[in-house]
Amino acid sequence: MTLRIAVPNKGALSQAATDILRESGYRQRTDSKELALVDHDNDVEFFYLRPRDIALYVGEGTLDVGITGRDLLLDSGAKADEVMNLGFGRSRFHFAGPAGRYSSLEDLRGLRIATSYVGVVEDYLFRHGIDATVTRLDGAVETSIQLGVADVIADVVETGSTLRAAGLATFGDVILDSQAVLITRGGDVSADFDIFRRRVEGVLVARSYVMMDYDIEESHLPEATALAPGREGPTISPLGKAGWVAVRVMVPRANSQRLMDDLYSIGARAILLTDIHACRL
Ligand SMILES: Nc1ncnc2c1ncn2[C@@H]1O[C@H](COP(=O)(O)OP(=O)(O)OP(=O)(O)O)[C@@H](O)[C@H]1O
Ligand SMILES: O=P(O)(O)OC[C@H]1O[C@H](OP(=O)(O)OP(=O)(O)O)[C@H](O)[C@@H]1O
Ligand SMILES: [Mg+2]
Repeated sequence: MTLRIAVPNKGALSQAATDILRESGYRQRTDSKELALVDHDNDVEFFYLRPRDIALYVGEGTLDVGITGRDLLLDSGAKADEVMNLGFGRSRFHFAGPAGRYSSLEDLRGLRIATSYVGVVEDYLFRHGIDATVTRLDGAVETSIQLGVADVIADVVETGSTLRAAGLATFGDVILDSQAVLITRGGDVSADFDIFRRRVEGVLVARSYVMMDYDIEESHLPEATALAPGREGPTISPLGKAGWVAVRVMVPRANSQRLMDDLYSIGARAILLTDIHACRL
C-alpha cells in the first residue's frame, strides 16, 4: 500500500518540511501550485495541505502520516499522535496585551481574548479556572486590540518582533512550546511507515551529529572516551605508530569545536571533523 503523507503547503513550516523530505530521498514538488505528487520509486504519495488541516486528515485516517506544528495538532483536537520532533518551526504560545497593562493569568478574568488557536486557549483557561471570552480570528490577531475587538491576544511568538511592533508584550507563563512534529494515527506501525520514519530520523541525526577522527596515545584513551563516548562506543583501530590508536566517534555538532580543544589538550592529534549526510542508527 502506498504511504500517504501530508505536507504543509505554505506558511512557516512549508519550506523546511519539503527540505527534510528531499534530504530523506523523496521526490518533492518543484511548483508550489502542485497539490499532490506520487513518488513511484519509494511508493509514497505526498499531499500538500494547510498545516492546520493536516492533523484532521491524519486523525481521521484519510492520510497515514503528517507534518504539522504541535500547537496546531493540539488546537485541532484530532486523534493523531506525535511520533517525532522535527527540530524546525519552533515557537512559543503566549498571552499578550498592551505593554505594562497586564502581568498575570488572573488579570484575564472577564476579558476578551482574540486568537487563531481557540482550542488551545479555551483548554488552558479551563484548566486554570479562568472565565474569559475567546474570539476566533484567522490571523493578524495583534491588530485586534488596537481596533477594539479584544483586550488581549493569545498567539504564536517566535522572535517577538510582531508583538513589539504592535506595542504589545507577553504576560503569564508560556502556554505551550511548539515545533514541527511528525504525526500518525495511534498505533501505526506499518513497515512502510517504519522505513519513512527511519529515513527522516537519519536526516535529523545527520544534521545534529558530526563524525570525529583523531589519533591518541593508548594510555590516554579512557580520558578521551569519557569526553566523547559516541552512540554505541568509539571505533578504535591500530595506528602505524607504537603505542598509538586511531579513534572514530560520532559527536553532537553543537560544542564539537570545544570538544576538539579538550581532546587536543589531553594529547589527541590529527583531529578531523566530517559532516554526515545520512545514516540509519
Ligand atoms: N514566526 C512564525 N510565525 C507563524 N508560525 C510559526 C512561526 N514560527 C513557527 N511557527 C509555527 O508554524 C505553524 C503555523 O504555520 P502557518 O504560519 O503556516 O499557519 P497559519 O498562521 O495558520 O497560516 P498563514 O499564516 O499562512 O495564514 C505553527 O505550528 C507555528 O507554531
Ligand atoms: O514573533 P515573531 O517572529 O514576530 O512571529 C510571530 C508572528 O508570526 C505569525 O504570524 P504570520 O506571519 O503567520 O501571520 P498571521 O498572524 O496572519 O498568521 C504569528 O501569528 C505572529 O504574528
Ligand atoms: Mg501564520
